[in-house]
Amino acid sequence: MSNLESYPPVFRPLNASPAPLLPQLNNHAMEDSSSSSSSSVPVPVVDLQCLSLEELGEACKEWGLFRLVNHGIPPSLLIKLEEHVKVLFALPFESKQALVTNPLSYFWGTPLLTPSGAALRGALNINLLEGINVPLSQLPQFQAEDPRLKDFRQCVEEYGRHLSRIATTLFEAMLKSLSVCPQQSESGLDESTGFIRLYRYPPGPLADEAWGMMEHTDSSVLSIVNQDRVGGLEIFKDNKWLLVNPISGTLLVHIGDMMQAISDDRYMSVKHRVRVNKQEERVSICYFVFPGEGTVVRSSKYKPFTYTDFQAQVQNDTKTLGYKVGLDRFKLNPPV
Ligand SMILES: O=C(O)CCC(=O)C(=O)O
Ligand SMILES: [Fe+2]
Repeated sequence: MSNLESYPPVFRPLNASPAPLLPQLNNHAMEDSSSSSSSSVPVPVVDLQCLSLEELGEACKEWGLFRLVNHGIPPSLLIKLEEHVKVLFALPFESKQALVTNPLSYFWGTPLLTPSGAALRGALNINLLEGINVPLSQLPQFQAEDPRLKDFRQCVEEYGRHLSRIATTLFEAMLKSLSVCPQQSESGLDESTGFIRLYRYPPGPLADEAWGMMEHTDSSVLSIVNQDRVGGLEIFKDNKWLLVNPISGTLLVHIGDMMQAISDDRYMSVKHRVRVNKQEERVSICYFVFPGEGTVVRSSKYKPFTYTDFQAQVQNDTKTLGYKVGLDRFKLNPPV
C-alpha cells in the first residue's frame, strides 16, 4: 500500500502484517466469496439520449441495475473529478480529518452515517473503506477557504447538477414505464435530498478476509455509481454474485429500496457489495437521491411510510442487530 500515512490508522497494518486487525474484521461475511464469478456480466445498457421505456423497464425489473451511456456529462468533468478525489484521499489521514469539515464529512470503516454525517458505530463489522460525504443542497453555504477544496467544491457541484438532471429524467421515465402519473404519485424524488459519496478502498492482503463494502441494498430511490478502472462492484442475481465490469465514461444506475416500494415491487432494489483489490486501491463516486422529507411513500405492498421512518428503522436495526432489515419491516404481509 503506498502513502500509508494517508490511510486511517486502523487500516495501516493491512499491508505489513494483517494479524492484529483480524479480530475486528467480519470473516463470516467472506464465507461465500468463492461463489463470486471472476468474469464480468453483461449488464443491460440504457441510452439516456434515446431513452426506450421498454428497455428501461425491463432492466429495472430483471436486474435492478443498468449501465447508462450518453448521459451528457462531459468526459473532461469526469476526469477532473476523479483526479480531485484521488488527490484528496492521498492527503495524510490527519489532514483529511482537519480539512473535510461541516457540511462535508470524512469517515472510514462503515458507509453508514447518522443524519449529521458522522459514522454510525454499534454492532457493526468493519468495511475496508474511507469516504467523504457531500450533501449537495448544503454546498452553496460551504465556504472553502483552502485551495485544495475550492476547485473540488466547484467540480463536485457541477457534477451534482448533472446527476440531479439524470436522476430526474430517469425517475420520470420509470414512472411512465410503470404507468404511474407523476401528479398521482406523491412518492416522489426530491433533488434537494441528493448527496455524493466519494469512496476509497485500500488494497492489501486482507482482500480475501473483509469486504470493501458488505452486501446491502441502497435505501435510496436511485443511486448512480461512477467506479474507476479498478472495479470490484458485485451484484447478486439469479442466486450468484457477479462482477460488474468498469467501463470508462459509463455510469451504473441502481434501483434503491424507495423505488422498489414506489413500483409496488415491480422493480427490484439490487443486492450488491464491493470487493477490495489486492494490488490497487479503488475509488468510486456515488450519488444517492431520496423522497422529500415528510413525503409518504404509498404502495399496495407496504404500510405508508416516510423516508425518515425508514432511515430511523435502518439505523436502529443496524445498531442493535448489526444489519439492515430494510423493506421487510414495512411489508403489509411480512415473510414469516
Ligand atoms: O463503491 C461502490 O461501487 C458502491 C458503493 C455502494 O454500494 C454504496 O455506497 O451504497
Ligand atoms: Fe450501495
